[in-house]
Amino acid sequence: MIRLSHVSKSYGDEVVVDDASLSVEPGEVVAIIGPSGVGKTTLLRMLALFLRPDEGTVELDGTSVWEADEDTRLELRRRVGMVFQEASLFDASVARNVEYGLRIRRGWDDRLRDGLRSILGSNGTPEAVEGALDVVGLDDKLGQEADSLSGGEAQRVSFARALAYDPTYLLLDEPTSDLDPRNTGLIEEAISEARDRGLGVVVATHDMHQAERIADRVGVLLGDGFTEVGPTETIFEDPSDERTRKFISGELVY
Ligand SMILES: Nc1ncnc2c1ncn2[C@@H]1O[C@H](COP(=O)(O)OP(=O)(O)OP(=O)(O)O)[C@@H](O)[C@H]1O
Repeated sequence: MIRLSHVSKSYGDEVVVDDASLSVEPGEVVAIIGPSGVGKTTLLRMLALFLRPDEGTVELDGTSVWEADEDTRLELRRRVGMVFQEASLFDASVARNVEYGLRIRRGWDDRLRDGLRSILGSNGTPEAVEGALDVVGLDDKLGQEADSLSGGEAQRVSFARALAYDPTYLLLDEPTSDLDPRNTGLIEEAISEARDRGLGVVVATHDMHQAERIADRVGVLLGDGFTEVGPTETIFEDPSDERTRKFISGELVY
């Protein structure tokens, strides 16, 4: 489990996150919803162990991350994959971009360099790469150059690269904000597939309908903290916080 307990973060005088608590377990999808600029990315960066909170604690699988030594923290960070809002692919084929997910995993770089036949599929691409591309529906684009992909396809390749890395936890920052309904649907299916494979997935999104479709639990981020974190059905049908209710019903517009 990744657990943020009572975390706060300010940039200069601006308090972005104040006393927020959230956890994610393997095998569940948690959505963080809230308007633009409210601190969703900041929270994801804390969950990814990139950003140290000013106050509060971050635990990963029982270890208090910022009290651990640097080597332990690096080891823990390997369990977390992140897909950023903008797909940033290299000037190379789709397969090479996804293979990078394997290369940054300990041990895989050597295995790839040695060209171990056991990890290669029939066309010479590692099976883990083919498998990850299959999840996002792009297994037929292995050899295509990344710069010739549509925006939606590029975002799906970024997702596949994170899956190939084989993390325990996967964090997605607005994964479909610029995508059409078809690509959005494919990413949402890939999120469900990741959960079914046992990953703990956190999705930051300003699209509350998306949260309702894909999440098991939802954290509503308004102002500088969560107004409410709970099961998706409770948040959408019977929220206990008045601000949550107004946000969900559209009365509270930011
Ligand atoms: N490194 C930084 N230095 C200074 N201010 C920052 C930094 N990172 C974020 N902020 C500020 O913190 C606030 C929250 O930003 P954040 O990116 O976490 O929000 P968000 O909810 O993810 O927004 P969006 O949905 O638009 O990406 C913003 O006002 C932003 O300008």
